Amino acid sequence: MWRGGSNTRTCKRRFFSSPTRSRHHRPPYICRLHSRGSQHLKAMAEVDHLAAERATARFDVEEMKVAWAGSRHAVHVADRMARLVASDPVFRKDNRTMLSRKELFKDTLRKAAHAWKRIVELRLTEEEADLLRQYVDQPGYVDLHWGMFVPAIKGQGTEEQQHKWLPLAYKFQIIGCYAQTELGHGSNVQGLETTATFDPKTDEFVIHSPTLTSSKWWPGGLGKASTHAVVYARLITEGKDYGIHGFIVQLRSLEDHSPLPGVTLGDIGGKFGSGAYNSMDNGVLRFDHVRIPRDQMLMRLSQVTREGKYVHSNVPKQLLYGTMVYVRQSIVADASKALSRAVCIAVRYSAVRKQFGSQDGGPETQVLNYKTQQSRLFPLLASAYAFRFVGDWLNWLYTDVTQKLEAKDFSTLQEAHACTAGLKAVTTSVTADAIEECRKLCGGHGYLNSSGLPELFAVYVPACTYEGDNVVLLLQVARILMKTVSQLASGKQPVGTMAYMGKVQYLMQCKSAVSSAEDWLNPDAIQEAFEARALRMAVNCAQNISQAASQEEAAGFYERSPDLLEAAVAHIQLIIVTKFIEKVHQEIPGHGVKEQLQALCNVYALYILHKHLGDFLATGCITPRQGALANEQLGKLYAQVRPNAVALVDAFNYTDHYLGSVLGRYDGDVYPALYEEAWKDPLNETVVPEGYHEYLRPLIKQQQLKLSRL
Ligand SMILES: CC/C=C\C/C=C\C/C=C\C/C=C\C=C\C(=O)SCCNC(=O)CCNC(=O)[C@H](O)C(C)(C)COP(=O)(O)OP(=O)(O)OC[C@H]1O[C@@H](n2cnc3c(N)ncnc32)[C@H](O)[C@@H]1OP(=O)(O)O
Ligand SMILES: Cc1cc2nc3c(=O)[nH]c(=O)nc-3n(C[C@H](O)[C@H](O)[C@H](O)COP(=O)(O)OP(=O)(O)OC[C@H]3O[C@@H](n4cnc5c(N)ncnc54)[C@H](O)[C@@H]3O)c2cc1C
Repeated sequence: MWRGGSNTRTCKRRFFSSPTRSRHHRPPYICRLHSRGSQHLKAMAEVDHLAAERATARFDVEEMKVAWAGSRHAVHVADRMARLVASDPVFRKDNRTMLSRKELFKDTLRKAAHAWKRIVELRLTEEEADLLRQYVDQPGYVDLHWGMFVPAIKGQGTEEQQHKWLPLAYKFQIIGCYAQTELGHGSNVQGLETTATFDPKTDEFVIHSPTLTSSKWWPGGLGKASTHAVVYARLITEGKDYGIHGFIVQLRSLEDHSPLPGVTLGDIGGKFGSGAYNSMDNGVLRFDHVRIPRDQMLMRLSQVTREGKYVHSNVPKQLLYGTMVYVRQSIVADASKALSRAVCIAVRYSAVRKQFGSQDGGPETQVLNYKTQQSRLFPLLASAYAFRFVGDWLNWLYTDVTQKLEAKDFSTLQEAHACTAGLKAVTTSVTADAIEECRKLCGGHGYLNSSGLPELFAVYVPACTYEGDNVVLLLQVARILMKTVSQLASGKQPVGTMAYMGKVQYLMQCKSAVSSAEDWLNPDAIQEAFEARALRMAVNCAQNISQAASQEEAAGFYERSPDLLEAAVAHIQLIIVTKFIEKVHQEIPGHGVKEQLQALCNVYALYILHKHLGDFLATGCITPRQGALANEQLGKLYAQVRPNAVALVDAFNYTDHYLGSVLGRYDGDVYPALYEEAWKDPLNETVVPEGYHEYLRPLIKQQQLKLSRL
């Protein structure tokens, strides 16, 4: 009804003849159309365009919300915080892509201050405050303050240091960031160049940036907001370099925010996408012999005495990387949030959008009914659930390992490193690609900022790089896999997520018993195929490395690193599948909830099998016929998911504010919203554009003159 040709033609005529006007003085036809839009919006506000979709769901959506959130309490708190944010005009975000960088940054400061005010006024708990910040949904210095600065002090500071610094950070009397990466080195932490040289005469460290490449570069919150940083630098005492250690360094005055003497700092410049991560002040920092007291070295893991003697506690030195491990596990949980947002938008819009299918003027086909749309979208829906559950498990593992470390049991450190690094890498890569796929699934409208997808992509995609480049992290997993394979011969039993490798005799020669499409619904069949594939890929790599006898092991690893990456991915996909299967085995209340999760688990596993069929066939784990049967079963599962798809994304329980997408609206009333949104663009503030008189009119007149001379 909004595609009426005659109105559009009228619009065009009057546009060309109208002088420049402000939006408040729109020509009558625009006002007419616009107010019709508003009336329409009002009239339709109570119409649920997706009601028919919701009616076909075969499960209890409220109970699925509980399964997704983890508990009834979690649903309730999240709901309250989401609504609190959505109803507060300060947290408005629909205009963000139209703000200049300066306006956007100021808006971020305003939102962060307002969020803090509400947290204090309402006496919110830590859980509530975290959720409130999540729903504000604008990257800013507070993410690094709470997400890295505070955890670094907690993890690497002594009791005394925590006692001194944490209360200041908790009350925002200081604002902190995490300054590790440098212009010349990010992935290679041991290659950092900043120095912290102990001066026994004054009992101070001298922090210095000896080269341009030693400039700190990237830390979020550093550019404009932070007063302090945990700075990673090479500790030098008694003339010896003891490698990288953390130091608390004040950067700016607490009176007027000016940089302290010897400190040069600023923002590193605009980043990918409009709005997006540009709300964050990623910064550059240089030190010119800046002095800090000795007790500002984070001394939980190692100390420097008053005399300058270096003392390392009897703990693994990798504990220095603890903050990164903590953040990597939280990034996995975040991947499911970002992915579920994109999928929610694409599923709802695909149910609203209709194309083709009618030869006689009857209703067209919902694009969600196209099998190709389903085969692109439903695996992403399943992945969102898979990442959610593996994220919960990883959080449990992290907590468990932390408790063991407290008790000086370091046996699970390697497991924590492999799982956090590998899961961070796989879930962020998949999520970034999936957001882009969701944009394409929404056709042309997905490319509009108002779809929410371009900004979501731009904000999310650096997750493949920060907290460890994904390739670098997967190579860490591969190294641990190779170590585990090499220990198998000596009879050492692998543990945790590597335990399956202990079944090496069986897994190296087993043949899948699948003989029908339905056989692929058996979790044991899936588990065995995934275990055999992962183990055989790892063993093949290990054999190839050792067969290159003329080479050092490190050189063999380097040569084989592309294959090693694939072996690491196979191992991590096995973990995700295993944790999903385990989740579905648990008691899950609610009508139909378990059945839906079972279907999604099978979709996830069989989709991965189909996508990586080459691996499964090349390692001889399954036959081509069994691969074809898996694909046949996948098609049947998509048909099972189809009537539940909208309800499955409703279970994420996202408000329209948090989704930030006209295409993903809960009520599905997409077209009036798209239409309305277009008029808000600053380019529509005047009907005749700025620049018309300088550039367009002379051009047109010149051409007219030329034509008239012919
Ligand atoms: C903001 C937070 C809030 C919420 C999160 C949500 C969203 C995030 C939002 C925004 C992002 C904002 C901030 C981003 C911040 C950053 O990016 S901070 C900088 C992050 N930098 C990196 O991740 C660097 C990556 N590099 C490394 O980690 C290391 O250099 C390395 C690649 C692991 C190599 O280490 P190393 O040089 O020491 O050498 P190796 O020989 O490879 O390893 C030696 C042994 O140590 C073991 N190891 C390595 N790492 C760990 C670890 N983390 N834990 C335990 N063990 C580890 C490794 O396995 C070797 O063991 P061995 O073989 O037995 O000897
Ligand atoms: C948005 C954003 C926020 C950030 N926030 C912070 C922060 O708050 N604090 C902070 O300290 N840092 C921060 N960083 C920095 C971030 O941690 C690093 O950029 C990241 O660790 C990657 O390091 P790099 O930039 O040195 O990449 P490089 O290592 O230079 O990567 C370049 C390429 O080389 C490849 N490569 C590198 N090493 C190897 C290898 N051994 N084998 C094979 N391939 C390799 C990589 O795969 C990649 O393709 C942030 C970065 C971004 C983008």
